[in-house]
Amino acid sequence: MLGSRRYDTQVGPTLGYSNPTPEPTQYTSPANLFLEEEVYQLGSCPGVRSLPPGAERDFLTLSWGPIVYRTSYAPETKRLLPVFLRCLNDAGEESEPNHVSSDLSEDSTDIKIAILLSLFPNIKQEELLEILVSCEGSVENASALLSAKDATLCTPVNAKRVASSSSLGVQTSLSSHILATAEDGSMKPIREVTSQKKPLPPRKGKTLHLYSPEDIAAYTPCTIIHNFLPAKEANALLVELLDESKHFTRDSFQLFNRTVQSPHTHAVYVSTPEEHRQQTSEYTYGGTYRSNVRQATPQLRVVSRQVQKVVNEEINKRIRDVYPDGKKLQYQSPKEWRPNAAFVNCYDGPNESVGYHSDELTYIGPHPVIGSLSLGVAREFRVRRIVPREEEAASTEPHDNNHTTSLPDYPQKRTGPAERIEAEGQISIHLPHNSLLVMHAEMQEEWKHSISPAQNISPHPISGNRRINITYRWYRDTLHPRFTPRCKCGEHTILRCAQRNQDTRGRYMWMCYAGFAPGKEGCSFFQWAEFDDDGDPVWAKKALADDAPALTDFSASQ
Ligand SMILES: O=C(O)CCC(=O)C(=O)O
Ligand SMILES: [Fe+2]
Repeated sequence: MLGSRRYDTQVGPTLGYSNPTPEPTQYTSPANLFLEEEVYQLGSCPGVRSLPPGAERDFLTLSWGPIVYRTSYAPETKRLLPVFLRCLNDAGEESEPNHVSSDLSEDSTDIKIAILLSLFPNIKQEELLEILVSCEGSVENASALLSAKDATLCTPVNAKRVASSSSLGVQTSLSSHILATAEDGSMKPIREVTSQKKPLPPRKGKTLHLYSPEDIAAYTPCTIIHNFLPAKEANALLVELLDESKHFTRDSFQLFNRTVQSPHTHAVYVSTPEEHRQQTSEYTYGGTYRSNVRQATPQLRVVSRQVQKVVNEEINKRIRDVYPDGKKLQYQSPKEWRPNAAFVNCYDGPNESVGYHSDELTYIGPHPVIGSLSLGVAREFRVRRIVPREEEAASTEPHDNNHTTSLPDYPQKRTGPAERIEAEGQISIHLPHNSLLVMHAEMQEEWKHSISPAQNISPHPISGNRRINITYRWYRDTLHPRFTPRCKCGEHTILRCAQRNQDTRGRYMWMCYAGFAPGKEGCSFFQWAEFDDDGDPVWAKKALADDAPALTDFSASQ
């Protein structure tokens, strides 16, 4: 990928180190793994050279056109180096060398932030972003503002405050010190001004790479929490699940006359033996009962409590800050989110993946929230918004594995995924070890997500080439399979949301799905699904009142 790119050092972006050697070097100790990724990438990027083993990475040069920044190799810069490299890669992909712009205002935000971070390593990334936005994206102006002698934030008192607060892990907001012009012409703190500005959407046909929690929350229906668990706990969970992954299996599904296997392995985890029984004999997925259901491990249970707490906090923030009038979405549950099932996926090596899909709503209901924890090798989580179109072949859409619903990638459609990415653009969210991604309530109905095959990966010290992903889900009592409609063949139906047809978009339907399970024929059963405002099927509340609760959440079962 990087290796095929040519950069013109006169006009394009370059990056280099002191004391370079042409040969990439293999590092083996865990402490150096991050370097290994960089060395690997640097080594395959023409014009950019890597360091010999043991050499001091004490300064770094970032250059773009006539601007050259030489800076100390701060941890923040180091963290952003892959971002910078990726941006170089994208820049190379998008422009002929002579068309590479030397105008910084046209560069990606990530490059600009990487440059600002290299210049101001003590200032937090989100602060830099705010300042950058207030300067209309001009790195020069942002940099001038930040370093101006008379700027309030750079007085010795404030500089000291920044340094000491960041060493404590609590950053004093610089943006409260800087004024910017608001839309009404008045001067207001930057934070207030920038929070009114809408981010730019991904460009057509391009992949927008996002790394910072602020960008991810602004551009997608997801929030991310990096370093979610204490490091030891994350590692213990990873070790436990790697051991479990010996029992993982691939799902099979039927695509026309072919039986296809999912390109990764997985298992489902539940709390109690009774739930195990139900999951293997009552709940169906893609027309079959699951065989790979397992009892939640001790670490999975402990972590589920932490996930539950943080996911609920993130849901409340999202409602307060993003949703219209500060109210939950229609059909979103107003109750506390309590995970009672965990799907654990293992991606062994760079080629394992999951295609674009929305998660099946059958048991988690409309507008569900999902907490997704990533462990081991970092991979790219790609998302794209579903754009409505005139023709919808809703009743004939296939499945890509037994717990997810692949909606768009269907041969009968006029456009395939590549054309849609071309038309709509996609966003790539970088998911490092120990990051929790919350997929919010609008995600499954309005967006699709995937784990794309990787060109290269950086081995993780514990898992090698493997990535483990846990999606914690809340199966709703009112959607227990004993309540949901059966189709004409007597099979359980699945719940889908119409996504592309302008007229029916957002409406829910129960459909037969047996045709997508190997060896089964489906029927044409179809019924619109009706929910109350809280996302419970209109008929289920009464049924549930006469019945025992269905599933136990992880925290209650300990
Ligand atoms: O591995 C991931 O991060 C996503 C997995 C996923 O989409 C799923 O399990 O439905
Ligand atoms: Fe999914």
